[in-house]
Amino acid sequence: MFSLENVKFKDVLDIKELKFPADEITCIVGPSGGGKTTLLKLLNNLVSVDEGQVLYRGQDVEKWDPIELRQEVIMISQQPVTFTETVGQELQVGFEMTGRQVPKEEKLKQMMQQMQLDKKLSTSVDLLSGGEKQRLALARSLLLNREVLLLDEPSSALDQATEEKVIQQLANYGHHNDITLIMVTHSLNIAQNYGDNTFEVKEGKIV
Ligand SMILES: Nc1ncnc2c1ncn2[C@@H]1O[C@H](COP(=O)(O)OP(=O)(O)OP(=O)(O)O)[C@@H](O)[C@H]1O
Repeated sequence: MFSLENVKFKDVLDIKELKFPADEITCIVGPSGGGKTTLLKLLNNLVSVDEGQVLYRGQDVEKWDPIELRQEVIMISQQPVTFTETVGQELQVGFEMTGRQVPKEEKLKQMMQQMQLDKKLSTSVDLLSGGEKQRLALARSLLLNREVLLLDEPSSALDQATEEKVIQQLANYGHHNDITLIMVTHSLNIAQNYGDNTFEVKEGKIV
């Protein structure tokens, strides 16, 4: 799905060769400051390489139309932003922006349940905790059924039991819907249990 060739980015990343297979879960682990987030940003061209190439489906990400690229590849940051006032609006906003038909309320509620988010559609997003906002962002992205999700520590604000349930549901959903999931995680357990592939980024290199 993605491949990196001789990539250099400032003194942050130096990667000779790396491939992310389609429709699989790839976990990225490694110490703080090693370059994990920067690597995700390179994949959807939020930052550009100084040298080398990042290819998505065989074409340099810099040559993709940015809108088309982001229609296929979504990144969820560690502290996801919200765009609207209520949980329900938040789950619908991506459909409205792209002119797609909004799913029925039942589907929205089912996805919230899968992501362990026990809130009403009318709940104000300002009242959500950091962990609840993470789960809302996951639900919002999964509903949109994109090809690729880039997840930067999607469960960093969750307790261990909730984290396990959320990642399990996420992995099931990804596998059933042929979504390529690329996930930075602090948890070696999660990487071992759910990653089809795992690699470590340390001091800007794949080790
Ligand atoms: N645009 C940039 N220019 C220069 N340095 C940068 C840039 N972006 C990030 N860095 C630096 O690159 C290093 C790696 O940052 P990055 O956020 O990728 O690490 P990380 O592995 O995701 O860390 P954490 O686990 O703490 O989130 C940091 O030292 C950061 O300050």
